[in-house]
Amino acid sequence: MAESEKEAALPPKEEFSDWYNELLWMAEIMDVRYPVKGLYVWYPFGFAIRRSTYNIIREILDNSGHQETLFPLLIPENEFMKEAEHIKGFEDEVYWVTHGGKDPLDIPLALRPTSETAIYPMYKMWVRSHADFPIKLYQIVNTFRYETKHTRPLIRLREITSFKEAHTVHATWEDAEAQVQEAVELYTEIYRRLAVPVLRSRRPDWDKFPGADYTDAIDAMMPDGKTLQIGTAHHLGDNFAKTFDIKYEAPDGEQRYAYQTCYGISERSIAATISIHGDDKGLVLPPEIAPVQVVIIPIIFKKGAEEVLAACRDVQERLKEAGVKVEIDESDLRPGAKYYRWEMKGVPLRLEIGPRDLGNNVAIAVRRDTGKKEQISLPEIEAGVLQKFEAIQNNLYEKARDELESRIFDCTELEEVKEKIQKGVATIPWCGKKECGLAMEDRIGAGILGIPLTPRGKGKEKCPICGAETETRVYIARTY
Ligand SMILES: Nc1ncnc2c1ncn2[C@@H]1O[C@H](COS(=O)(=O)NC(=O)[C@@H](N)CS)[C@@H](O)[C@H]1O
Ligand SMILES: [Zn+2]
Repeated sequence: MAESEKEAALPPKEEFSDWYNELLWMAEIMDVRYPVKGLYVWYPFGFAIRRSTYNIIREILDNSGHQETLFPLLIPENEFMKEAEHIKGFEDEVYWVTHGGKDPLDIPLALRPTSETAIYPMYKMWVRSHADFPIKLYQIVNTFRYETKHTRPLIRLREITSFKEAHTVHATWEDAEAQVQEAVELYTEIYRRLAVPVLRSRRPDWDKFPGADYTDAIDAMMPDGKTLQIGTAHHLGDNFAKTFDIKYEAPDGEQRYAYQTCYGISERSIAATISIHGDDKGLVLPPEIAPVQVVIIPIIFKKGAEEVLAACRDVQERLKEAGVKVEIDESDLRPGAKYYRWEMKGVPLRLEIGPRDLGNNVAIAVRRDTGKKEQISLPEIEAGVLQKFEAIQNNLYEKARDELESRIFDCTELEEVKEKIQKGVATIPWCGKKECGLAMEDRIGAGILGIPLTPRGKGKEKCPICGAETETRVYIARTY
């Protein structure tokens, strides 16, 4: 992509929607010009961010007893149509393959919108005894959903290109409940590594996953005050086990239906990371997922050019040795134009090395998150750079966490909720009855996001609709 093509300037971040769309292009994350609505193309730079993000997801899942696998994309109609709730929830979203070449297929095949109905007929064949449990498998695949709402790259796709779905099987309802809790903790840890603080809540019953007993959700606060659902964990009870006849021999010799969970993350993880940390100059990437972690800018004058370049190359070699992804920008652009380009790409650390710095045996380190310039002595460049990465990671998380906390408003009146959700998420008492919840949503014009998993009740309060006493407060928010 030639620099000249990028004449357009990046809008300020407070024009979030335009900023987001321009940034995906200017930082070379995604090309949105693919000729099918809701399908987009990864640029290599964006794909490198996806790789490192999903390496973190794999590491955390693999280190907690999960195994990665791969199931087919196409699901025969008769299997897909088995679970009534699941069908109701997905029948408007499923793409169907009806022909092989010119031959009409005798059984239409669904493109998986999610893989319960691909996996569970196989689980039925695999599960025999309680000794088989827990089964904890996941796959990272593309899934297809005929989304009718406004599609957006990384946020609402028709082809979800990076759909990590885990599907687990257990002996009891309680074991599955514990697994949902583990999934929520693992997701919180994944997002901690992306320096993204999260809201964790139980979705209201009318908003749970089709076929689930309940859904726990992980939401991010986006810069425009709307929340983005960036992960969900579902307790499936024995609903699918009964539908797909997944039974096991219990220790007492009885045949019992199994209990299941499933939990998913998509490329919304990257949308949240880009949106929360970015600024008016472009991406600000947590070091662990930055495709380029350090860019070295040689400050060249006529005199001493060779020494400066030699020193830059030596620093590059040493940083590579230390496992750092590092580039030298030897292009003939002015330093200012170089800074612009690498700041747009969110490179966490810039090292400037000129003749004077060489004389002082230092490099000037410029942090992308704070813009602060600090000297690092050349003999300690590896340790100095890795230390800066840690400081950047912590600063990004703390800044985002403070921002999130500042956007949670405990309200007492519904009118106040309407006002506060323009800026973030509101909490309000709720008696838990569905009719009160739906009445609240009507009055406010926004949905109940969920009941916080860490209670935010303030003792005995009154439901704003029916006046019943309650100790529960719920999150209310505008959502993507
Ligand atoms: N159209 C979409 N585009 C991008 N991400 C999506 C889309 N639909 C859902 N997601 C993400 O995928 C996650 C899992 O999707 S889900 O429907 O909630 N859950 C499932 O499909 C379950 N089978 C768990 S894997 C959601 O939490 C959301 O973050
Ligand atoms: Zn009520």
